[in-house]
Amino acid sequence: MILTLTPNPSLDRALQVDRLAVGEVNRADGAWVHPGGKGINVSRVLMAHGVPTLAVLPVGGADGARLVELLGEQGVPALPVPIAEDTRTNLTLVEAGGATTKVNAPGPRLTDEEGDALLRAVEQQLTTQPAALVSAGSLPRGASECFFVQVAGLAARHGVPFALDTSGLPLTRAVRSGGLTLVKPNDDELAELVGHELVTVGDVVDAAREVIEAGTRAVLVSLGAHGALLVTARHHWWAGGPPLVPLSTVGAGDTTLAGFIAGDGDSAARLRRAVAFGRAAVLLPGTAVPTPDQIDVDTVQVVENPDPRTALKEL
Ligand SMILES: Nc1ncnc2c1ncn2[C@@H]1O[C@H](COP(=O)(O)OP(=O)(O)O)[C@@H](O)[C@H]1O
Ligand SMILES: O=P(O)(O)OC[C@H]1O[C@](O)(COP(=O)(O)O)[C@@H](O)[C@@H]1O
Repeated sequence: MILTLTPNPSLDRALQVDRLAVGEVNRADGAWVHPGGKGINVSRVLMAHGVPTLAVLPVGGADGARLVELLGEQGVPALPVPIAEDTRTNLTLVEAGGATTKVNAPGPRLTDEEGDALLRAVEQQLTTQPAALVSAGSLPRGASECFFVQVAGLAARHGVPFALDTSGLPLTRAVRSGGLTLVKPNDDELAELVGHELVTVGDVVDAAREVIEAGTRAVLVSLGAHGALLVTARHHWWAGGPPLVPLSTVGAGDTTLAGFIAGDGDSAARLRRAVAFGRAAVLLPGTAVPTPDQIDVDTVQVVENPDPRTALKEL
């Protein structure tokens, strides 16, 4: 079983508009609502691929109840931890040409007691020895910037591999503290972490190795249309495929991470599967989850130790 923890889940609402006119009334042609938040998306993808999972999440108010209901409808096992304030709604506006505008709400304010209850729920599940713990997304207001450091400590105490996908200060804190099995930033998040622009493969590898030296086993760097790089202490691999026309890139990173941890294989095979999952995700609307028949691993090419001088945009 793969345990996921989403500290700041959301109801993801998507609206399709012909062309977004900022500052004017826009009328949508279509509307969708999906259960959202990065760890939850990982659980949704794992479930769709027959991998047992449990999603731990704080839940408050009517939107929180709706989120749990949607997870139930999709057959995703969830462990809701009650909180006083309302679960957030995140909004995605998709234009006919494919341009996507996202507005993510800050989320509810968690009290110290609620933050502790969330950690206790995770620790209780860790005692059942899940194959891995994945924690992902932003932190709700009130949560300590060291929240993921605490989560990593719990995973280490129970000997459970821990994968983290977050950004900003919570990512910096967790990386500096170490004890992470996998970190999944995109190239912008990794650039922010190391404090400089990343232009070439070598830039990404060097930045990922800074993370590894601080106490992380491997770094999976997603590069949007340019595929992804997997970096370990001694090796790096790139995987990508032919250009495609995305319908919605929301949730592509989460689906990529789910693909990486969804099964066995060596590093190259797991990276290849991760990129195939990400590519399948962008061909679907909103944060719809790809099914096994939509994953095309054969079109994804893997290159071991690609030339560090290659520009990312040439991949
Ligand atoms: N425009 C695109 N064309 C092809 N694949 C894409 C595109 N955008 C994303 N992907 C796929 O989805 C993965 C994750 O996308 P990315 O934007 O890097 O993640 P995040 O959502 O975390 O920012 C990429 O590694 C790639 O496989
Ligand atoms: O916690 P954050 O950083 O606000 O992100 C939450 C949002 O990210 C998503 O998980 C999508 O993630 P990505 O597009 O970054 O892969 C949405 O479901 C959700 O609205």
